[in-house]
Amino acid sequence: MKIFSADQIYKADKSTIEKEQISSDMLMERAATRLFEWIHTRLQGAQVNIQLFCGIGNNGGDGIVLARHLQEHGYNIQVHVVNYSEKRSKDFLLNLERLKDRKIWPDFINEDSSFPLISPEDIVVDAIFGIGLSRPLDQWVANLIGHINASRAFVLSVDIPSGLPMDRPPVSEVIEANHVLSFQVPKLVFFLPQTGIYIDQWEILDIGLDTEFLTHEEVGYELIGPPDVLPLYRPRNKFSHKGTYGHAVIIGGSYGKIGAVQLASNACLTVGSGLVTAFVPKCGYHSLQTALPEIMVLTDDDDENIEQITIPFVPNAIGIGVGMGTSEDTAKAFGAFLKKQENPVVIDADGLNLLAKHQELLKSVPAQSILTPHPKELERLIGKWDNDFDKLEKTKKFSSKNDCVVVIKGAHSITIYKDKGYVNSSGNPGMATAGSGDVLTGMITGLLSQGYEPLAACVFGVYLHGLAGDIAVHQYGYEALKASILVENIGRAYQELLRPPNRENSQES
Ligand SMILES: NC(=O)C1=CN([C@@H]2O[C@H](COP(=O)(O)OP(=O)(O)OC[C@H]3O[C@@H](n4cnc5c(N)ncnc54)[C@H](OP(=O)(O)O)[C@@H]3O)[C@@H](O)[C@H]2O)[C@@H](O)CC1
Ligand SMILES: Nc1ncnc2c1ncn2[C@@H]1O[C@H](COP(=O)(O)OP(=O)(O)O)[C@@H](O)[C@H]1O
Ligand SMILES: [K+]
Repeated sequence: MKIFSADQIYKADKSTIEKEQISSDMLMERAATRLFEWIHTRLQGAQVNIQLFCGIGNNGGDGIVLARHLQEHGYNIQVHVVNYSEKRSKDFLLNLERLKDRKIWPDFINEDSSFPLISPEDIVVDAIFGIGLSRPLDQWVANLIGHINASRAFVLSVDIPSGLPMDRPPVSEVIEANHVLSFQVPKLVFFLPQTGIYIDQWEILDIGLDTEFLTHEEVGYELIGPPDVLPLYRPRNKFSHKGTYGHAVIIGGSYGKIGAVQLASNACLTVGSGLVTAFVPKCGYHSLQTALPEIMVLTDDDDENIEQITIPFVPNAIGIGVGMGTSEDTAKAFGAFLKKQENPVVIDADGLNLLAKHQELLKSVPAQSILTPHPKELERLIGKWDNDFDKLEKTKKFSSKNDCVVVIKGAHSITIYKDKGYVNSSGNPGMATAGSGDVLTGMITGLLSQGYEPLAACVFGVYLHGLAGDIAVHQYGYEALKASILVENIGRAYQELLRPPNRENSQES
C-alpha cells in the first residue's frame, strides 16, 4: 500500500474534486460520515460523554461535521473549537454554521480560556490539527494537548494525532492517540520509532479519493502487507529437486558465538534453500553437526576465528557476518572474500561492523548486495543522523551510492533500495530477543538461493520473518519468544500467507 506525503494527499484531494465534480465540503462530509459510521458501529448509541476538540482548518471541519452526525443520532456531545488562528478554512466555517443551525453552540478555547474538565470515562475526538500542521504550536495549544493526554480518556484522533508533523519529528506536545482513523492512506510517521510512539492503533478509512491518481502517483515509501508480498512468492515446481532451490552458505561464528550460525543456517534451510553449508571456525564443527543434521559444515583452519574463507564450490547465495567477530585476521579474510564475489551477498552483524571500520571494502561489495543493520550498525556505517527522516534520506543516499539493498531493522523494518523504502507491517516486540536478526539473515540468504531477486528476497523475507513472530507469539507470549521459535514457525508463516481467502468471507458464498 502506498504511503503518500502531505502534498500528494492534497493533490489526490484536488484531483478527486475535479474528476467527480464535487465541492470540497462534500469530500469533508464523506470523510466525516466514515468517522461517524466507525464510531456508531462500536458505540451503538451508548450514552458516553464524547468531547470533540476541533481546530479551525479542515481537520477541525471534519470534527465539526462528525459532531453534527453524532448529535443527530442522540449522542451526548460537547464541542470545543480550539481557536488557534483567525485563518479559518472555508469548509470549517460552512460546517460551523450548519452546526449552529442545529442549535449546537461550541465553546471557543482561546489563549486565556480555562480548559474543560475531561473525565477518564469520556471519549475525546482529536480534530485539532491534521496533515496541515506546519510550525511549532503556541504554548497554550501545547498545554491543551498536555491536558488531553493527562486525562486518561480514550483518545480517537482524526487523520493523524494533533501536533505530529508529516515530515519531521515534533518539537512540542503531541496527542497520544489510542486510535487513529486515517483517511485513505497510512502516514509514514505511524511507522518510525520517534513518531510512532504517539499511536497505539491506526486504521484506514476509505473516503473514495481518485483511484487513478492513487494508482499512478510515484511514492517514496510503501507499506508492505500480504497483497504486496504474495506476488513475490515463487511457487515450488512438482518436478523440482534440491538443486532447483540452490546451495546456500552461511559464513560466520567465533568462539562462544556459534549459535548465531546455527540459527541462520537453520532458518536458511527452513525457508526453503535446497542445500545449506555453514562455514565456521573449527570450534563450531561438533555443535553444528549435532544440532543440525541436514546442514553440511566446512571449517576454517583456525579453532576460534575465521581467518581464511575457502569454499570449494560456487554457492547460489552467501550470508556472511553473524557471530563472526571483528579481529584483524577476520577482517583480512572478509576483505579477500568480498573481492572474489561476483553475485550479491547478504552481509549482517560483524560483517557490517567490519565494513564500517574498513570503509574501503565497500567498493568490493558486489552490486545489489543486501546489508541488514540494526540502528547501531547502521550508524556505524552511514554516520549519525539528526532524526528518523534524516536517517531514511541518508540510507537512501548510501544505497544509491553503493548499489546495495539496506534493511533497517526495528519494530517496522524498512528495506531501502535507492530512492524507495518498503515499510514492513508484520512482527511484534517479542522479536526483540537475541538471535532474531540472525534468523532474518538466514531467511534472506535462503530466499536468494531459491532465485528471489535481492530486493524481493528482503521485502518477502522481512515480512515472513515478522509473520513467523506473530504466529509464535500466540503460543509463547512476548517474553518467552526466542529466535529458535521463529525458525520453527517459518513453515506456518508460509501457510498463513498462502492460505486461500476464507470462503465464508468471499463474495460467492
Ligand atoms: N486532503 C484530503 O484528502 C482530505 C482532508 N481532510 C482533512 O483535512 C485535513 C487537513 O486540513 P488543513 O489543510 O486545513 O490543515 P489542518 O491540519 O486542519 O491545520 C489547519 C491550519 O492550521 C495552520 N497551522 C499549521 N500549523 C499551525 C500551528 N502550529 N499553529 C497554528 N496554526 C497552524 C495551517 O494554516 P497556515 O496558517 O499555515 O496557512 C493549517 O492549514 C486533513 O488532515 C483531514 O483531516 C478531509 O476533510 C477531507 C479529505
Ligand atoms: N519491537 C519489535 N517489533 C518487531 N520486530 C522487532 C522488534 N524488535 C526487534 N525486531 C526484529 O528482530 C530482529 C532483531 O535483529 P538484531 O537486532 O540484529 O538481533 P540479533 O543481533 O540479536 O540477531 C530484526 O529483524 C528486527 O526487525
Ligand atoms: K487530528
